[in-house]
Amino acid sequence: MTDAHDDTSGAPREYIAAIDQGTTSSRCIVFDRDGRVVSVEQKEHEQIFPKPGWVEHDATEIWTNVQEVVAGALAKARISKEQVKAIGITNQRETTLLWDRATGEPVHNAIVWQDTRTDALCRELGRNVGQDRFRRDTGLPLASYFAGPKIRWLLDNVEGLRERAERGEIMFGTMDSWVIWNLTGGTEGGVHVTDVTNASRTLLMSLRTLQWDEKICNSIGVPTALLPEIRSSAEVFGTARGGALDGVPVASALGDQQAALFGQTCFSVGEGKSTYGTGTFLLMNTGPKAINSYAGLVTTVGYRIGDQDPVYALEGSIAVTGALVQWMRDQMGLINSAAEIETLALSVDDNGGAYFVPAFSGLFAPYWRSDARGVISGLTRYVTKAHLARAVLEATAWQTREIVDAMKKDSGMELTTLKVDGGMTSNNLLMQNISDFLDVPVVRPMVSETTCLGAAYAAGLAVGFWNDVEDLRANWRRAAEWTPQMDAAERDREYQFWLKAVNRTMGWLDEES
Ligand SMILES: Nc1ncnc2c1ncn2[C@@H]1O[C@H](COP(=O)(O)OP(=O)(O)O)[C@@H](O)[C@H]1O
Ligand SMILES: O=P(O)(O)OC[C@H](O)CO
Repeated sequence: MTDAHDDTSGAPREYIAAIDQGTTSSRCIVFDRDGRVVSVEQKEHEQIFPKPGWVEHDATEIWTNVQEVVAGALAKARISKEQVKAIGITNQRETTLLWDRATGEPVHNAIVWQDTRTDALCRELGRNVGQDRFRRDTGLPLASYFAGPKIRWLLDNVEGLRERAERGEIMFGTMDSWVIWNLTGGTEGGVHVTDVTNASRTLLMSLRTLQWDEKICNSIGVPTALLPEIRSSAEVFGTARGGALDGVPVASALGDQQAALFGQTCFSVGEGKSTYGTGTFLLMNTGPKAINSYAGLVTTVGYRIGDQDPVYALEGSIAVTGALVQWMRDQMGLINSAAEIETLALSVDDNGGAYFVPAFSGLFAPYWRSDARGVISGLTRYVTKAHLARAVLEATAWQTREIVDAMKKDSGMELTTLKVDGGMTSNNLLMQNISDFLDVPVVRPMVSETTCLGAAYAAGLAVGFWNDVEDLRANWRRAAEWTPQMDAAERDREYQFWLKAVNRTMGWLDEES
């Protein structure tokens, strides 16, 4: 079936397949031993908005899409399943699904990470249990972003579900668990597992023991019978049963942002990356030490390879970056394509005095304010849509600056270069803005599909396809670099205006609203 043979021995070449179950789409990418993309297949799924602030996905549609993209990627690569040495999984994090153990049917749509329906529940938990307790033990602020409160909401709102859960009839999973369980046989013996990176986004796992914290589970109201076994990010969980990859070991799982950290080969303390997609997530490797954040970041597990020590990371999560460009296109109709934002912004020299803070679902790091809502500040009649386009791009760059400042406060480490990836990195003006506002060089690698690459790397390490992380480092190659060009006084002046605009978003919603 294949025409892909090793040049020297004539043996069929070997590959790793990675599945990225993301917020807007599922994709499968086949990689070769040099970490090069051999084929890609991708399929979008429906975004379901039942009420303002609510976002859901149909997990059955997602599983169908995953099977299709896997078959499609293999067909495009013109390789057989025997040539695929392992499957790696990466996924949108925090998105929460409960399904019936016996039938495999989801009991409700998955509740997506962006969904804010658990705001009130989080406030109540904060009053009853205390914010500090969650931050100290799980590394996370108590916010609707994370999975634990979403599970509680489902148990409280789907009739009879709590009783079924307590009888052990229900399974919880983030999308890694759902994909792995289905891939490995589903109701016919599928394995119910998650990895430490995904578990570290639930508000239910102790960062110290890397196991479910029973007391915290009780305080949120989540029975532990629901929960998957927590495993490392790189080990063989089981073997695919049926489908295009029947018989291939499933050998990694990482949340997508941790996978990008891995794919960008940020293996040393102080190395970090920022992924610019719907939202933006900047992670910095802090080594075997979990650093508590006092500056509004999240402490999370970066990765764990087999039984090696875990590697922790500090994360700055920004909810709305590329989503603001989508909003300018879809809701405002000011541009026809995402790429057009750059052309429009380049038609003027500056923002004309306008600052746009896209607090559409409150503000995530470093503020964690669910009462904030978006503002455009500094408007005069002078401002045109081109100035707004500038303000839209600058919003992403200033939000990155705030995260980098918080990283410095928490870790005492200075970022010397920022590695970037994700859909927005094709925007040169934005990349220049980021370099200017941070005053550090910004670099983008040749393989921009770092999320899938990270999952492939972890799976490849687990099955001995690659020997160690040094093998992987050798694959990283720079494709583009932007260096700071901005005058320091101007940077400081602009930053003060940005911070003033951020201040104006706060307190828009009160308990009543
Ligand atoms: N040239 C561009 N300039 C600015 N934003 C862009 C550009 N191209 C894509 N985007 C934004 O990037 C996002 C898509 O990036 P991607 O990495 O695929 O996101 P995700 O993985 O979150 O779905 C969209 O929100 C889109 O608006
Ligand atoms: O699927 P993405 O790329 O939008 O990533 C979503 C993040 O994992 C949310 O925490």
